[in-house]
Amino acid sequence: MLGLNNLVSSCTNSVTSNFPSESIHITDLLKTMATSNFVVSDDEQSLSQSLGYHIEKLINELLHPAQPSAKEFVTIGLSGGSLIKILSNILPYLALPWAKIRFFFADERFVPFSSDDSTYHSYDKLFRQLPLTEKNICKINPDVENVEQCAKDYETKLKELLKEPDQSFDILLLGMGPDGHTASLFPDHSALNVSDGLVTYVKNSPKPPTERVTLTLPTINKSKHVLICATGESKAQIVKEVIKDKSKQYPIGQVQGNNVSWYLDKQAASQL
Ligand SMILES: O=C1O[C@H](COP(=O)(O)O)[C@@H](O)[C@H](O)[C@H]1O
Repeated sequence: MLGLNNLVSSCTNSVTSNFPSESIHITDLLKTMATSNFVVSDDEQSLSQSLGYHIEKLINELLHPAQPSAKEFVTIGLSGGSLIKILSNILPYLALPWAKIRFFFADERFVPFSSDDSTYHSYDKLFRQLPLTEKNICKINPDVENVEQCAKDYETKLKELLKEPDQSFDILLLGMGPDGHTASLFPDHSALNVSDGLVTYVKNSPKPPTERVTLTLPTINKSKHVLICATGESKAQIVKEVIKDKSKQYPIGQVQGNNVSWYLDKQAASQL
């Protein structure tokens, strides 16, 4: 019989390790795998490597001159939280065409860049290790009067810089909170229902800081490639509900597209 590790690898072309085979309902998993890739890693280091190599592969493919739709630059939306450490483990070691990469933020907290709550601030150490200039990074303006203006201003920047006709991101890197939120789209929050525009604002986020800007769900869902990273036991229940039970109850369960990949550590995958 084909082992589940082989099954997962052969169906998804993904690197997998120690997938918790006993508890997986294979039919459900296969249905989900028709549209998604899964990587389960033993530890943070190997997760970082798998994610980094996937990012490298996508960037090289998107920029390859032989591609009919070869691009001038690749747009990447970054999330905050635990993803920052995972990317910091790998990005400085990759020989990427940095000048051709434009980083954006999937969400950002409406706080000064000097604040420890600022996602841009939290990326600062990583950015300094990469050969980037101001041109490579599109960030919010936290000095405007209020969060509504901040969201409008960020949307204007995205409209200028996202060159695809549908103003989509090439690669979007998402995290997931233990409550199933992604970017700053929280369960049962009105921002989740915003269907027009690239960006919206959040005023009463259940997770501090309360004021944030975030990509809307339609913007997330039109990204060419979405890579979702979830680590730790606290994410296991919702990972199971979303991947195995196909729950759409949580914002992360509403992320869809042809190229959605999940990067999990074995704790986050423990209930699959
Ligand atoms: O508040 C946020 O939380 C999510 C998840 O963070 P994590 O630390 O649980 O991975 C993150 O993806 C988002 O960008 C951030 O603003």
